[in-house]
Amino acid sequence: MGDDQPGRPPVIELRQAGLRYPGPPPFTALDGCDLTVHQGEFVTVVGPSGAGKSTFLNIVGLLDIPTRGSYLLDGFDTVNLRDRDRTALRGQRIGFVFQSFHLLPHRTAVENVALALVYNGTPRKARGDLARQALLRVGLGHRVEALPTTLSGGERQRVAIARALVGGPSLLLCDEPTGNLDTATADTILGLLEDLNQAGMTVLVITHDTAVAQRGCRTLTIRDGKMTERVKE
Ligand SMILES: Nc1ncnc2c1ncn2[C@@H]1O[C@H](COP(=O)(O)OP(=O)(O)OP(=O)(O)O)[C@@H](O)[C@H]1O
Repeated sequence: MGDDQPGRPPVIELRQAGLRYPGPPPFTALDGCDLTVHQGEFVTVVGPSGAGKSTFLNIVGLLDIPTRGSYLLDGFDTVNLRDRDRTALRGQRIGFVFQSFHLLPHRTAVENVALALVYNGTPRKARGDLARQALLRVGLGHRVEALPTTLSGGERQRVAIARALVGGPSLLLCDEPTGNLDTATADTILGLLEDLNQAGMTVLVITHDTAVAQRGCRTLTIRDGKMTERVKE
């Protein structure tokens, strides 16, 4: 799926990737997944509960290793990496956005974002400025010193998106990014993800919400561990 974009380098390349949990009893949660996502694509992934979406996210996010097949991220073969190299690749190249924000409540917005730079070797002095720039990019330049408890749900998710972006990832991996937001706020967050995508970011959104899924340029469906794609007209 998705090999028709010459010129743009692939970010995600899954070849017959699968994951079988050992059990007991053993269970195949993802089976024979073939997928190429190129730089600058906006891809959504849907599927019913238990279909294998989290399993897929964990593999693409380098949180889990496929038990069969291969996974190249930015051309790097990830399956045979040592744990610490996989962790480093994840930190450098993937920005995660979750449904429930995962912000530290006693740290300001700028501190929450700057924390993402602690483990990737960014010098301490540079972290604050980079974090402010990331907050500016998501429209929160006026709330950099705010504590998460004083921010709305949409603003908290903007902080989380700034935190995901600040390290300059090649992939923004979003797990139900609007699941905790009302419809209007969800719409603005999706608009922000679209703006970032327009500016070149590769975005992958996992959702159970078909309205959210329609915002993607490509929508993949996972059902019973199998991935399919319906090509848009
Ligand atoms: N550690 C595990 N061992 C065995 N089976 C597992 C394990 N983790 C998940 N599964 C099973 O794999 C299947 C896919 O799970 P997964 O969490 O990927 O689904 P999902 O699509 O993310 O569901 P939801 O939308 O409810 O979060 C499910 O049937 C689940 O019960």
